[in-house]
Amino acid sequence: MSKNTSPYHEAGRILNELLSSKSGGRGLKSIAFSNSKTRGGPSKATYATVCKSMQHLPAINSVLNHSGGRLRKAIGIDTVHNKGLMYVMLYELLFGKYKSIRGGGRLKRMIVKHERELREGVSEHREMVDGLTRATPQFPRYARVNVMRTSIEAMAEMLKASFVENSTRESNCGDSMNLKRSIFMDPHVPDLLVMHPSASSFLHQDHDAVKSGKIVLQDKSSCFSALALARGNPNISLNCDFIDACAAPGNKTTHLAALVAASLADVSRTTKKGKNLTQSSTIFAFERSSSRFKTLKSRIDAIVPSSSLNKSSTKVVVQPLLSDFLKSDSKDPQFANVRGILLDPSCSGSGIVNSLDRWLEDAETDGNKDDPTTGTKADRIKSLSNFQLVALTHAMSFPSVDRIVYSTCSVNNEENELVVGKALSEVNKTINGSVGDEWILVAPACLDHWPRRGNPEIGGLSKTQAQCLIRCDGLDGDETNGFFVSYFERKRVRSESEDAERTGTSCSIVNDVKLPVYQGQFASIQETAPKTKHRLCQKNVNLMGRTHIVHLWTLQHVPP
Ligand SMILES: C[S@@+](CC[C@H](N)C(=O)[O-])C[C@H]1O[C@@H](n2cnc3c(N)ncnc32)[C@H](O)[C@@H]1O
Repeated sequence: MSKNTSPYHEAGRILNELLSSKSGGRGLKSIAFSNSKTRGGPSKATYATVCKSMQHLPAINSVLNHSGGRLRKAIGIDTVHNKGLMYVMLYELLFGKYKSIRGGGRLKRMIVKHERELREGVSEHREMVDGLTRATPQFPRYARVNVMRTSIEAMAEMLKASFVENSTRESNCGDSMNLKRSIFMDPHVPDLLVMHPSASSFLHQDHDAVKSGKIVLQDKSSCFSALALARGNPNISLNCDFIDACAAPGNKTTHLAALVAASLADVSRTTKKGKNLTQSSTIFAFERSSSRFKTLKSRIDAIVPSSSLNKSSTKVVVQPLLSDFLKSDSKDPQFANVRGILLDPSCSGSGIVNSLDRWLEDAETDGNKDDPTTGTKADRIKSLSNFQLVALTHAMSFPSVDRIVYSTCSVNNEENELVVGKALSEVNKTINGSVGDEWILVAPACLDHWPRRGNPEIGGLSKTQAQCLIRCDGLDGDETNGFFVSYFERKRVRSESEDAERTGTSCSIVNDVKLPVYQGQFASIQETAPKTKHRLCQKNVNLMGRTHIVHLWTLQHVPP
């Protein structure tokens, strides 16, 4: 059988490209769909084979490299023309479902000659191999419903039908099928659906609901940024403008738009008849890279209804700006009504740990791939940290702004607590005389019950300040990527809102749809079960004039 007729040929081609420098940092999807012989891209089976082979590469290499790389040399993996195909075959033989290689060909013959030693290698190093293959946790498939375009009910119905359509025969029975087809509401982020990780096989960037902007595929942790800005302090008005300083591809911008639109609509509904108050907000979305700006614009067009279509008395407009935020003029009159800034700058992306295909997708979209720094990892982090500090202090210089969220998908202290601590001390030093203008860290009310907090004593932060910071750790049971969120307010805002009666729903998710609330049901499939337990109480409450079923959550840390 020639190599082109191998059933793994296409998977091998994709893997070759991923492994080579030719990929230029492109994600799995864009490689898979480019040059594919089949219209519409590779088959689901091929796509899954590539993902699984990539996931098992560390384990395969550890078996090959043992004993000074004797097996590596024996099968000739570094000298064959089609290394990707050989890796796929090794995956199929050692870890695949049938533990055998279909088809024939020279590469197969080179491998099976050493089959016995390869299998011995796997069993001798079972523990290490298991550790390596499990190192990448699989998180639930999160899907944020864009309630500006559709409803949770409509999306839940559509997804239920998709589950039935896409289930394989083997998963078609018993409890495991029920769990795989379940749709939950997230306990922290409104409008966020939680599904089994296998839902990613059909619910990906090419799904119609995603392309049309009805669903945004966004990791739970990355929803915390806009949530903290819009609901960090339930007593401050959202009837103002915002800046998203580093916006592309626009997940957080559009999330902020949805949250502001919902709050303004609620206020409009409760405004007494006759007042006819128009609530409006503009979100200025900065992006300095022209290629990423194009993505940002098309995502905004798909997700945010244009104001001409928006017939209600509330109006949220997202205005994309192809511009460097660091060069923006904080006193520009167009920003006079900006009260909040969302700053989610380029970062090392060291927190991104989820399943391989999403890791690669996220590297394309969320993580920083455009920072100009080169050199050692330490140099790169330092340079990013300097840039992040400049961006945060610039955000703090806008006179009309009184709340800021700074977030990263990094787990490095240098990009997180250190930046926060330095920004506070640098900026507050310069604010003398104007009482109440100082910046302080505030624990976002909407994440009151999120247990993982910041690291104290870094950048001069006290324990109390570190308690205001939110951290997520996917390697320690949070079922999200590693993430960091800080929420700042001007001191005066805090004292004003402390006087006001607390009206918000800081730890509640409005669940009119009656979907069950996620309590870690998918975590049993993980090695790293969540370390938090959710305790639920359900209440009927009157919120902004409407009666809702509100789920109030308490999260408890489970001791190891
Ligand atoms: C981490 S990504 C933002 C992800 C985005 N918040 C989201 O959730 O979809 C950082 C983005 O900031 C952009 N960026 C970096 N420095 C910038 C600057 N000085 N001004 C504007 N955009 C910048 C990068 O090009 C990149 O697109």
